Amino acid sequence: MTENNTLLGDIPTIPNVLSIAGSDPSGGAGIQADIKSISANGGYAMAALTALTAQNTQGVTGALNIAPEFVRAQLDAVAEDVHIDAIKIGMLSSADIITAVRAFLQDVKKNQSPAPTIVLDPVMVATSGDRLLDEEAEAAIKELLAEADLITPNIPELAVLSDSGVAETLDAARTQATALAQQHDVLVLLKGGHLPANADGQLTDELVGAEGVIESFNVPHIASPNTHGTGCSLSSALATQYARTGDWVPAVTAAQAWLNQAIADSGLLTVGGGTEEHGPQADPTAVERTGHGPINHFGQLWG
Ligand SMILES: Nc1ncnc2c1ncn2[C@@H]1O[C@H](COP(=O)(O)OP(=O)(O)O)[C@@H](O)[C@H]1O
Ligand SMILES: Cc1ncc(COP(=O)(O)O)c(N)n1
Repeated sequence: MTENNTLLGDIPTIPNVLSIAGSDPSGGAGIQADIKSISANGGYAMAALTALTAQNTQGVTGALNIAPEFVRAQLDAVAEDVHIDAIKIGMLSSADIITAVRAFLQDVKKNQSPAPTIVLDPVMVATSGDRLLDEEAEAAIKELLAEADLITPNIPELAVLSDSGVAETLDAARTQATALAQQHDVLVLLKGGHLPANADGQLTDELVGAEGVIESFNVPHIASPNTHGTGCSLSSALATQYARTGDWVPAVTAAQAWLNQAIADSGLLTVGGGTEEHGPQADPTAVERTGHGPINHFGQLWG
């Protein structure tokens, strides 16, 4: 390691970060996004698959669950050989997979010291609107919340987890998040991406504990359709940044700043909406990209 790497600063140890999530073959969400996000934020990325999806920037056309015993086999193979500093959990498509992951988390917390930090993104619906887990799994995921250190629900997920209506204001979302934090003894990063921007054009995410708001984070709202995988990418960045700093407030600040720039840089990518001629001679504006395109995880590296 060089003394002061220009991209990542002075890192004494590269944290080992494991994503437990589904695959998005188009590379914008799921484990593909997680691996890019962990790498861009300065971690060594590992990934255990829970499901394969068939999806692209337009939507999800299929899903195939991995057998729960094989999810566990992947996790054991990693944990028996590697000290895991942080775990990010994404798509858990069936109740049986959730049960397998829960048992693994309980074991790894006992067997590794210090225990890995666990960030749970309770993924339920893709940005395209397609559901990513069945109803039985929706109930099971509530039982997993207590295993996490931090959960990162968006506004609709917050409503499902709280068994109440979708919050229309930040105040209402904050009340739901505080109740969840109390009930499950977990920190909540309430993501405000589904609420309208405030008068200054900013979105607000809030770190909430059992006593209420710990810190508010304002980020500039970017008028871009390229938000496929923002939730996956943010939770992976958070797990990695926490493993680097050991403190949630700087971890959220760093993860948010990186994500905001990655959305801002997304226009440099030409992914989705058509398979037109592509290459140095092609016109990148030739196609109207109608779906939700990916963010540019490495925009800050590529300059
Ligand atoms: N258009 C946008 N401009 C800037 N930040 C955004 C935008 N959309 C989402 N974000 C940020 O991306 C993260 C995930 O957003 P959100 O849409 O709430 O969750 P999810 O992707 O799980 O649906 C949040 O931190 C949110 O502030
Ligand atoms: C395999 C998989 N996992 C998660 C998401 C959610 O993506 P988002 O980050 O846009 O909410 C997705 N579309 N596909």
